[in-house]
Amino acid sequence: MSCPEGHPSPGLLDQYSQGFMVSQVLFAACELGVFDVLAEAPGPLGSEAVAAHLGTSSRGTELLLDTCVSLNLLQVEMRGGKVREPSGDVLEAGEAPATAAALARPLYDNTQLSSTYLLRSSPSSQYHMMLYLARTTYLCWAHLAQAVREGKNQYLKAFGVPSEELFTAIYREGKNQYLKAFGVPSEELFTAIYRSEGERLLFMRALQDVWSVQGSGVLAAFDLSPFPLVCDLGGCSGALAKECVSLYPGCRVTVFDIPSVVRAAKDHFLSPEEGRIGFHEGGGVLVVESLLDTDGRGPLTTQLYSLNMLVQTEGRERTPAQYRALLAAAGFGDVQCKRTPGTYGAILARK
Ligand SMILES: C[S@@+](CC[C@H](N)C(=O)[O-])C[C@H]1O[C@@H](n2cnc3c(N)ncnc32)[C@H](O)[C@@H]1O
Repeated sequence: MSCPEGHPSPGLLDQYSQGFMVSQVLFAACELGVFDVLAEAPGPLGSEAVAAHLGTSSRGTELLLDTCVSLNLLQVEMRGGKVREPSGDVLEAGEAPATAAALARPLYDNTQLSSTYLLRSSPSSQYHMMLYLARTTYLCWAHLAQAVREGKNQYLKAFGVPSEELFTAIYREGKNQYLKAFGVPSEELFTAIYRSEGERLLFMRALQDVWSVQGSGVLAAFDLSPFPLVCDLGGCSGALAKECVSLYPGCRVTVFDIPSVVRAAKDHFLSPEEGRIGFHEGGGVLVVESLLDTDGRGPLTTQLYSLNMLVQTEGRERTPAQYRALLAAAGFGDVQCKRTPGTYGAILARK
């Protein structure tokens, strides 16, 4: 693009505005299985052979493969055995460019980058993260301007009518105002993220991919060997837990997460032989406190405790309604309060 004299080049804007195309090339190549097909073949493949393996169009496949070459996701070997690394030349010795192009029969293969990170079978694979970004994150980003306007996530807009489960959550007592706002309330975020078993597993696999590459760096940042028992709150598939026990042989890890995630983690992510990682399912909290009367005017003991909290801490005693409000703000939709004959009451809150 030419620009008037004295104006900055708009090249950077082209790069920014077309950045989504690069992401989509990467996502499409992963999703179609380009890198896996090439890895499983005995040698580099022509685009027709790749298209035949994938069941894709010849023209689309050729364009995709060539773009992957420019992105360093693939390398191409021309007939005669010369390898063109992404930005290099591809000429036979002594040949004029036109002749070389006419003779060229490109054979494609993975680069070190794609072999390391994009094959499903690689120990450092980021394949599931690519799928997650392609299928979920990308669709939410299509509504970024609206998210900024509303200050809300865009799950409903990105994925249309919410699932039965999501409706149940939104309609639950005291939550109707969120439906009016037409967004998934932040405290129901994980209901939206885990809106189907497939989505739950994809999310878990995506995070597993991240920690398989970055986990040891984080866990080695501090020497955790003095801690024989580590609890990973919201520990998901146990990906960080695995890195932790492999780095610190004397350490055990308990992963705390919601029951459906713990079930999926046990079924799909950890071998039963891994004795040093345990799971704890949760999503509920029992608050034991001295409860004020509904109007806050008694009992006297509780008022005195409240004053004691004032002079000794920064806390206070509360009425059941005040606890409900606190717990609702922390995402607990189901809150039950019971007074007991003694000084203390019990509040059971579940997500
Ligand atoms: C953003 S994910 C991070 C997972 C993991 N720590 C990682 O980095 O890979 C947040 C985790 O918190 C869990 N979580 C959300 N709400 C929870 C709740 N109420 N009780 C327990 N875990 C919860 C989710 O299931 C999820 O595994």
